[in-house]
Amino acid sequence: MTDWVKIAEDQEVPKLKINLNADEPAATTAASKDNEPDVADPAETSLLIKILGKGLVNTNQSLDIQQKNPNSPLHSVKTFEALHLKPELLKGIYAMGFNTPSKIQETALPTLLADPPQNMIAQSQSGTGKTAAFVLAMLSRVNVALDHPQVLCLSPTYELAIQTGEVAARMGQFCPDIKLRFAVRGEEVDRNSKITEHILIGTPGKMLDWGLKMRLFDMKKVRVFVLDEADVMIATQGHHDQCIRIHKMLSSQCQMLFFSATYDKEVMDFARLIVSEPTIIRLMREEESLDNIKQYYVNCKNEDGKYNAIQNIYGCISIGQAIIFCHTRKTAAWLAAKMTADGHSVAVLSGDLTVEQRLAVLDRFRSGQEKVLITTNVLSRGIDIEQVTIVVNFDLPVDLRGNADCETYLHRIGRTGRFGKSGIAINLIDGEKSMAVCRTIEKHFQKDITYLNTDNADDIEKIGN
Ligand SMILES: Nc1ncnc2c1ncn2[C@@H]1O[C@H](COP(=O)(O)OP(=O)(O)OP(=O)(O)O)[C@@H](O)[C@H]1O
Repeated sequence: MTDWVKIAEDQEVPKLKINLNADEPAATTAASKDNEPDVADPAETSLLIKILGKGLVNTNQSLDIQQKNPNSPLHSVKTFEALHLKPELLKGIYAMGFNTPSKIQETALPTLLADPPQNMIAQSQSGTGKTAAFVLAMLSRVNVALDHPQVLCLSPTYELAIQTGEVAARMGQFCPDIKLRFAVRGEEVDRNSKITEHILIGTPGKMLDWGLKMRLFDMKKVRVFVLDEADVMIATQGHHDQCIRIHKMLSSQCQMLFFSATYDKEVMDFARLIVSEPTIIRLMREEESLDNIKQYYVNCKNEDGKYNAIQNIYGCISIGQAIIFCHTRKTAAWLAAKMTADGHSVAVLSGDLTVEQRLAVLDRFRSGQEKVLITTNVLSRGIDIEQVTIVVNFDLPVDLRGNADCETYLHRIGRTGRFGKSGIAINLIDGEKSMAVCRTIEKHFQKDITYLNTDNADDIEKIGN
């Protein structure tokens, strides 16, 4: 086996900067950052997107498949029957309402279930059926005659682990002999006992405690190792180290399965280093574009000027629902208070809210109970709110150095083909710096951002047409 541990330990992953403690409730990390740029915690975003996603996302995007192992089965399956699953598992799948495999499933499952086992690194956007695919592989590999953990599945947070466990429990509902256990905070085991469950789903800290520190099971006997949300796991300092330590304990025969909605280049490079001879499957994400978006900028003196611009726009045209992006929580709260006092129904979504609170805010906004959603970069990628027609950048998106953040701009304003309705984007500018950012964005996308005079009602009315 490659000495990947050494390579991994020597390797510096540039993105190792998020310090997330999986065994702490997410909300406790978000205190008093009102004046700083509000940024999304990737694990929380994953959870939010997962819970928000209702049903399978069908995509026509192309697949990129690379195989290092010439023995890998390259064929795909169009039915679950063709996978020759245990009848109980097939029954579980149908009971969940799945009739045919999704695109990632039809491509990945033959490899996931192949004998001898094949390693895999898979990428496919949220909601395309990844969890169902690897859970099916996990359940299929269990030998119920053996009473020790055979499958480990790691998630970045407690909540994500629970979500995966729930899918496993539903899919395995007709396999009563398969035993599953959560390795997460709050779960305690007697030091002198042994873990007998077949599948362990949990966070890296607890898994290490049980497997390495307390030696409650033999890591060498694990046959399948799943890293869910692999991008978050690899790019998060604490998790990265813990995953490496777990990985180090596994046998070279253990099947390695990495799943994620996105992989940065460094993360993918790292994944390829530690997973030997992987089949790599990437379902390209549907690209967002600015094609149907009319973009404007408004010159303002300061924050009050920006507020007046918004007021003028609301005074002239009727706006269904709008999202307004601010840089900090403080600005978001200030703006929300002002708009509320002026009679608007406003919701605020920022990083100080727990995932549950964010879900509640989004649910209310989606159902039209509030007409304005004021938010920060916490709401960025992966969350489509179809009915929004106007997006206002109260503050333009910038990176830590204050340079234009074109990618975030695209995620805020852009629409995918599926939601390709037309939209309006308004950028509020206050000074040379933000004008320069605006020009950089315009140049980057080669799409005009037109001047809008919000003191002129005729000008404003034009944007509504
Ligand atoms: N073959 C299928 N047929 C119908 N529905 C499916 C199928 N596979 C998965 N689903 C459903 O589609 C939704 C998304 O699936 P899943 O959670 O597996 O996607 P995912 O790619 O893992 O998403 P995320 O990246 O958010 O974890 C779930 O509600 C799931 O029950």
